[in-house]
Amino acid sequence: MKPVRPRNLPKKTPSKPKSTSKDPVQVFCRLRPMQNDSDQTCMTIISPQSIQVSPPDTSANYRAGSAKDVIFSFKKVFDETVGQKEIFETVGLPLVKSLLDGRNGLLFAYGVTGSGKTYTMNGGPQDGGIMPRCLDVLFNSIAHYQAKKYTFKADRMNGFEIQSDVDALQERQQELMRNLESRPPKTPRKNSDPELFCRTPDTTQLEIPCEDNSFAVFVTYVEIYNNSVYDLLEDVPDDFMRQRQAKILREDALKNMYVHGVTEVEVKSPEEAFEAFYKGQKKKRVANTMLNSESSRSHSVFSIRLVQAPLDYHGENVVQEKGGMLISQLSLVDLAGCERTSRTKNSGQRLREAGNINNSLMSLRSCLEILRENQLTGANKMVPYRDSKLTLLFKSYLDGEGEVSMIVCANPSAEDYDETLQVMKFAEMSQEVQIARPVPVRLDLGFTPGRRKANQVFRTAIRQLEEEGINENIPIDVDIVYSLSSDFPSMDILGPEGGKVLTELKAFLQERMKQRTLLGKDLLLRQEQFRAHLAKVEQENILVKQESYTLQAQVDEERRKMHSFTTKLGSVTHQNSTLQRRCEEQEQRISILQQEKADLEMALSQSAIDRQKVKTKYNAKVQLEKEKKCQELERKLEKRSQMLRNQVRERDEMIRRVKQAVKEDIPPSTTSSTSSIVNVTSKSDGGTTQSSSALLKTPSADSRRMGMALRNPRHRRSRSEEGRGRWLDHCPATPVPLSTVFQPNMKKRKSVTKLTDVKDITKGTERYCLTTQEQDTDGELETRLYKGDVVPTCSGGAQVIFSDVELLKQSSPTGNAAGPVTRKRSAHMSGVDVAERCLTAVEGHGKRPYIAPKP
Ligand SMILES: Nc1ncnc2c1ncn2[C@@H]1O[C@H](COP(=O)(O)OP(=O)(O)OP(=O)(O)O)[C@@H](O)[C@H]1O
Repeated sequence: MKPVRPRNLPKKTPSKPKSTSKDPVQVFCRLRPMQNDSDQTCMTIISPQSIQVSPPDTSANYRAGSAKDVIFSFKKVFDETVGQKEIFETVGLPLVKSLLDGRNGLLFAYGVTGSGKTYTMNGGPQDGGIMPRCLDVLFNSIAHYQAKKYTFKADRMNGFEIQSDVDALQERQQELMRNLESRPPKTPRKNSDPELFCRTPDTTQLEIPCEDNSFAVFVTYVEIYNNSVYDLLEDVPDDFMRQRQAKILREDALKNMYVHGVTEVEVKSPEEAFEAFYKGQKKKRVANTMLNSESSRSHSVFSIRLVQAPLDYHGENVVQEKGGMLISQLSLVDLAGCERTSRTKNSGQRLREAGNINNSLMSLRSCLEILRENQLTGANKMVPYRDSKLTLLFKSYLDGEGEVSMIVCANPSAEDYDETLQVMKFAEMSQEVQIARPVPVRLDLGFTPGRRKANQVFRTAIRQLEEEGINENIPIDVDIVYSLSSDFPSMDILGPEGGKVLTELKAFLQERMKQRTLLGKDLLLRQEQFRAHLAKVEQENILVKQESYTLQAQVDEERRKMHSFTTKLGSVTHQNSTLQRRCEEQEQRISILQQEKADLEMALSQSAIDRQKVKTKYNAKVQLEKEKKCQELERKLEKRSQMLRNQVRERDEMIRRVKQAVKEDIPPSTTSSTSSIVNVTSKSDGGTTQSSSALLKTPSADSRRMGMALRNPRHRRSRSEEGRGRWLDHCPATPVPLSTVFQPNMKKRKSVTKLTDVKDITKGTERYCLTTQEQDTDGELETRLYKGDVVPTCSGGAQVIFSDVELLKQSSPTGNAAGPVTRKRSAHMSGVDVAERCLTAVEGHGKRPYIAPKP
């Protein structure tokens, strides 16, 4: 029986079904290690999804006074210790899976110059970046399912044609010939890169979605330099490199943008793909700048296109129908780094390049911003894709459908802060742009699944039979067997036994009719079952859809909550770390203060010891000095007393001689006349003592002549001439007449002998004079005038502040002591008597004032 042919394939390329679901642009952030350990950092990872950027004091923001910490959230943040493999598994692997599933993907590395974009995309030989790992995983996965080379051929309009086996074989042979002619066998190719031979491949393998498809991989490599697109795989002799023709961008039938006329190389292994990549890499424009020794001066786009087409019903050859093809593309973009010319100090061509780089990046930013605005607000603003070649090339991803990811590379150094902040803002904003999720078109050609394996098993069996010497033409039939019965019997009626043929035919037909009825019933039954199943599935589908909507809403809600929690967590973690930092600072201060306190205490005890030492030393010195001074004073005292004794002796001698002379010269009647030695001492407030003495010889004749002068007020001593204020003259009851100039001048006065009434002193009295007369040690008369001001007291009394004392000493020229009267009077004129006399006047109440005893 002949196998059932599949139904006819569509002739035209099917129009893609429009996707309704959308996914946001996936943004990842990677920090590169700092160049020097001493460099100041401006970034802190605060959670696996968020990073905090803090302004250093050198930044423009800080100078403008608008500096503040900013937290950015991304799908994932990788710190500087994360290796290339982990980055690939998170960022690149999902894109390779999508590629195998027939979905387009775009990954671009974005960041400031020198932040590690090229490193992340390409990596080094031992530690490959995203691009080589994508190729490794892709080829690991399709290893057993690759179509023969040249089965698919680029049609230069972003599509592919399927060549017949013969054509493909011819091309392969031509290539072989070319290779044989152009180079001796077993030598490395001209463009081979030595790094290729020592690289460590990624061994990850993904499950492919359809084993009955055949795959072919094509790569292109272009750069966008100064807003022109150049093909890096184009065969141009080195001498003509400068005259390379810029390529134009076009839109294909499916509205995908492509580089018209770009060289698309079919590769059968990762190594072949790297050959092509390194060939292009050598042509890529890089330059040495202040910030990166190998700075990309262009945006480079390395695209991997995967073409898959179903195998025919034998599971052997690719179906020769264009409509069965599924083409998916992964574009890996290493953007040139944004840079500030003030930092790179570029000039001339480098400056022009930098300007173009920044312009194209600005266009990318504007496109994403407008897309986002359109999506959020429902506005219909025109997205300026045509402003730059970069955005025009990505138009099919951004405007159409695909899986778009971005890896933001950042150098945490504080020097990059201003640029990094802008990059981070843009990257965070990009996450809000939604891209339609692609729906791959898989045509159901009606072939039996698993035919590739069946074919392989069949071929193996044939080979084994051949090896065993059995050489039979065994047809392969892997279609569904659903026939009425075996083949018709022979219906040739060759003779009279034709009846037998008819009987056989009849039996066959009856059998066939029976089978048909059975099959009809079976069909009906199956139809019923299928309908019931369909209805059930439909119901389930509706339920599942409803559940899915509910779950989706819940997921959205949870996501929103999670986002707000993450943000809160970020800020709380930040606050926590700030507080911890403050705590540490305070603890440090405390320990410093404690240290200072201990130092001060030590210094204090040391100074106390020193002081004690000095004190002991000076005490000893003072003691010594004191003893010296005492001895000296004793010596002086001794000398002085000796001198005074001599003076007293001389005076006594003089008095004795005066007495003797008086006895000899003056008759006894005249001896009663007095000769007074008046010694007046006046003590002022300041305590200084002024004294004057005079020896007044008063012979009776002279005395008579000059006696009046003694009482003449004009000759009073000036110290006693104090006429101001009203005086209270407190004199003894029976004073010894003085008859000398020692007469105080008290114009307004009230004389009392005893103070009995307080009013005497409190009423109108301003000054007070106390007169005392007593005998001195030699028995001579001594008169004292104590003078002072009367000051009222708060209790209504008065106090006397003594300010002056006048002393009159009188001595008898005859050497006789004062008479018995004087002596007697003097006996009760002691200091105590004076105090008692003054008691009432001084305070006006019974409290005794303190009067120092007389020395
Ligand atoms: N994660 C990393 N680990 C180790 N080295 C890194 C890392 N990232 C970057 N580098 C090193 O930093 C230097 C600059 O990196 P790279 O050339 O990738 O920067 P770039 O962003 O591509 O710069 P430009 O935009 O100027 O091209 C390179 O020497 C690279 O090896």
